[in-house]
Formats: sequence, C-alpha cells, structure tokens
Amino acid sequence: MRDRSMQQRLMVALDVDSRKKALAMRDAVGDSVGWLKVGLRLFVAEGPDLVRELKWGHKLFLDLKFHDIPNTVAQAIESAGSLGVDMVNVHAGGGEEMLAAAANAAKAFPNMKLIAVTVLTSDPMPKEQAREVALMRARMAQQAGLDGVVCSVHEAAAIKELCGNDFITVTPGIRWGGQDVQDQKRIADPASAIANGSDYLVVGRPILQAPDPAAAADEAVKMMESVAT
Ligand SMILES: O=c1ccn([C@@H]2O[C@H](COP(=O)(O)O)[C@@H](O)[C@H]2O)c(=O)[nH]1
Repeated sequence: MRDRSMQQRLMVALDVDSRKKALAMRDAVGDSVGWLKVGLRLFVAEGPDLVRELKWGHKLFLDLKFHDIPNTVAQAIESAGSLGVDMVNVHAGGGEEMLAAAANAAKAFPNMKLIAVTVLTSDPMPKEQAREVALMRARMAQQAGLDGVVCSVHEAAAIKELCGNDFITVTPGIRWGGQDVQDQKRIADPASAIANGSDYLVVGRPILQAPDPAAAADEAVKMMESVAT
C-alpha cells in the first residue's frame, strides 16, 4: 500500500454535530484528505442522508463500531452496504460468531471494506496487554473473513507481521508537534504511523480544531511522506 498517495491514506474524523458543519469541514479540507469518517456524533445527529451526500468526491468510512448479537450486526452491515460506504466497522469484542455474521453480510458488498476495532486507542490498559489483546482480536477478525482492523500505531507492525501486509490497519490516536493528547492513550505521529505499517491514519481534533484545517492535513501528509519509500 506504500505506493498510494499519502492524501489517500488520510481520514478526517468529521466529529461535528450538524450537516452544515460537516459540509463546511469537507470543503475546508478538500483534497488534502482522501477519506471522510462519519462517527457516532454526526450519524446520530444527521443520519444516513448526510452519509449519502458526503460520499461524493471522498471515500467514506462509517465508524459506528457495531457491537451486538450476530443477527443485529449482520443487518446493520447490510444497511451500511446499501448506503454505499467504502468502509464500515464492528467491535471485535462482539466475538467470533458476530464477526463471522458481519463478514457474511458484507459479502453482498464487495467494494466495501469491513474492519474490526481491536482495542480502543483511548483504552487505559497497559501497552503490552493492549498489544496482546489487539493481536488476538486481529487474528480472530481475519479468520472470520474481515478485511482489517482499527488499532493503535503501537500494534500496527505486529498485526501486519501476524496477518500479512494485505490485512488493513486503520490507526486513530494521531498527534504531532506537542498537540494535546486529550482522551487518547496510545498515540503516535503521522511519520511513525507510516513507518509502522499503518494503511490509513484517522485524524480528528488536530484537523477539526486547527485554524486552517487544510494546512493541518497538509502538515500530516508531509510527515507521512517523509518516511514513505
Ligand atoms: O480506537 C479508536 C477507534 C476510533 N477512534 C475514532 O477516531 C477519531 C479520533 O479523533 P481524534 O480527535 O483525532 O482523537 C474519533 O472519531 C474516534 O471516535 C479512536 O479515536 N480510537
């Protein structure tokens, strides 16, 4: 994946509370990022219509971390697939049967990537333990037929080693230049993310709260490029 342009590997988390703010942020970042991520806040506020509207011009990651009984999650995956999103996720804590049901439902949408959250980047568990759990869940997700995982940069290289380079790693918890860590626990900068095998970097507040969001995204891209082969 290292040959793709770094903008195409950068996802901005649209953690805002209205359609108006989401569209304004999309326009502000423009093609400095390849992906928009819609998470709980925006989806609960604006619903599927906005997801349909946002998916033109950027790739769309629907980050709702489904975690429920297998049948319910499979149905939610079908709904996400019908929305035409490019990526959707479940929480690996839902277990093997839930992951397999999700993967089975996703088969009807071959252009949509299905990934699983391993251990939240905000989880305070010790790093070694987080790594162990993340590796175990990544393997379980792969065996269930998923395309990849959400993990921190600290686990990305080990997951690639265990599951292979084609198994997607999406890494939030990105901070640089002394930025406020906020509620994140396992963080890394954009260059380290690329160096550790992250395929996609998720950046929220460092872009959303920047005086110039496109400049903040460009800064991240520059750091990503500094270690690209
Ligand atoms: O383990 C996880 C899974 C998802 N996220 C999401 O990524 C962004 C990060 O936002 P920042 O403002 O850059 O901290 C946010 O939407 C989370 O819901 C995560 O952080 N960690």
